[in-house]
Amino acid sequence: MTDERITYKNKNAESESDTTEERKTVIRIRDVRKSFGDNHVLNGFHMELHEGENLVVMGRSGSGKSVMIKCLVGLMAPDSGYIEVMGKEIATLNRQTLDELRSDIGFLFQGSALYDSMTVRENIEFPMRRHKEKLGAVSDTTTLVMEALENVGLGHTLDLMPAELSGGMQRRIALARTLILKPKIILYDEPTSGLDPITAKEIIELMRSIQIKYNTSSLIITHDVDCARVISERMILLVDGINYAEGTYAELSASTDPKVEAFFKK
Ligand SMILES: Nc1ncnc2c1ncn2[C@@H]1O[C@H](COP(=O)(O)OP(=O)(O)OP(=O)(O)O)[C@@H](O)[C@H]1O
Repeated sequence: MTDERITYKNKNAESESDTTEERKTVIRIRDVRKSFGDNHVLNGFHMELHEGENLVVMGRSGSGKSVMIKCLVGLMAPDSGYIEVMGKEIATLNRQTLDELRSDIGFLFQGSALYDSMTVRENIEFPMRRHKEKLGAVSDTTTLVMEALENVGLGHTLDLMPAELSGGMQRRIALARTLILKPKIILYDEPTSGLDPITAKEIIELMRSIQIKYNTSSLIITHDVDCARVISERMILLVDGINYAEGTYAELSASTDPKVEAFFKK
């Protein structure tokens, strides 16, 4: 089978060396394959995320984006291929090491997933309990919680319940909860889904300012072309289980390849 991947800029998509990139590679996925019976979801997917980078992965519904993320964080084992996060090969890690590694990865999933019965403060404190080793003994969590809340512009919501907040505010709180562990990598799964265009734009701006402030590396899974345009430094289009096309928004949106064009048609 011929390899029909389209790569702009870095022609050597499968380069083994970091020297071709100025920035350190924090996630490396090589030739990952995953099938469910006859459903071949990932067919040799490659991806690299570099330190401080905003990488957007776009794919149609059911193209395997969630499967890829699950393999990346060790929630699902690929059939074959290699996955490394911050220098550690996921397949070789025991539960404890995997847990430690996950504390350096922030997740912002679809729908925010705040605990309805907990206040904003309790929601944000929640991951601190789980990752005590990382944060050390914290006698007063208020300063840390307030710092995280102020970073998302919601310092006044400390004692409110999620039901008292708008969808956009809930998404911000979820981001504050992610930031409290000072993650090195943030995985965003559809960060703007279900939000009106103005709120979506605010969330995108917030993601950008957080990326600059914390120098996090961000992997953003989205269908939202506007989100990709504003936030991505580089994009990967996941088609037929492979990284079908790779490049900047400007490069990909100017492509005349029919499968690439399909992503940018309004
Ligand atoms: N645990 C599983 N068992 C069987 N099939 C699965 C499993 N998880 C995912 N799949 C299948 O893998 C394919 C890709 O699913 P995935 O959830 O990764 O898509 P997606 O790109 O994230 O879609 P969406 O954008 O709609 O969230 C689908 O056909 C799905 O049915």
